[in-house]
Amino acid sequence: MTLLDRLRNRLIVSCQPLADQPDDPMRDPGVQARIAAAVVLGGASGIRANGTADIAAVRAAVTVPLIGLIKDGTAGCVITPTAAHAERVVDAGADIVALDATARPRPDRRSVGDTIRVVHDRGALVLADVSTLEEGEAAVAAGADAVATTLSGYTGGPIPHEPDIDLVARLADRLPVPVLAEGRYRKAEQITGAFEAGAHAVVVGNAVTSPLWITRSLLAGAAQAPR
Ligand SMILES: CC(=O)N[C@H](C=O)[C@@H](O)[C@H](O)[C@H](O)COP(=O)(O)O
Repeated sequence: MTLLDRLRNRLIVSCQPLADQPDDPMRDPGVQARIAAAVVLGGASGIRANGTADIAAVRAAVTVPLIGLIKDGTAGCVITPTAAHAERVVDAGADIVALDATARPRPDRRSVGDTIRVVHDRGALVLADVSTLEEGEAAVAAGADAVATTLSGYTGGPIPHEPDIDLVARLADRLPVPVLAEGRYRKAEQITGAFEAGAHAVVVGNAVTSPLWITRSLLAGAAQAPR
């Protein structure tokens, strides 16, 4: 069974500290590795992790397929923005490199296709994080092994509350590679909706892994939140 076959109809958990919270106490490779081990016990079939230290720690803790990335910067092309970042992700132990495959310029000026070749030459697969159908089609033409809706809602304008299940459906309808649903999945019915739309796997992040995010969300939604 191939690595991507192992993820078919499965849940992947993105084990990352909150990006907008530099002092998140969960920002620790040992902590992220323990979260990864716990979610695998709970039934997750894959992990997504950010940064070489977290990727290496998670790799040592679990045997499930590992999607790795390096976030660098705060605006524009941030997720594994260059071929050099992609090489570091593979060397840290990831099976699959997630990288920004939007139409935005890459800081090393290398094309997505070039970067994908670098990853393949090092023996890993590529997950193209996109925000539109056109970007997904371009990423597959450039050699991506799978496509994820990760960046839908994050390329400008207000960030929506709901996941983009419509994009999952359109990508799954058009692309010959696995489509991963990712971004703002919080509830079981949204996960079911993504699978019904044709998702190969669904990635859930903060709703599982971040006490900080979960607490904030509960307080924001509570009618009588204590002050
Ligand atoms: C947009 C972006 O940079 N997304 C990142 C991708 O690696 C992560 O911050 C998210 O945790 C991940 O996509 C899961 O997301 P959610 O917490 O929405 O389930």
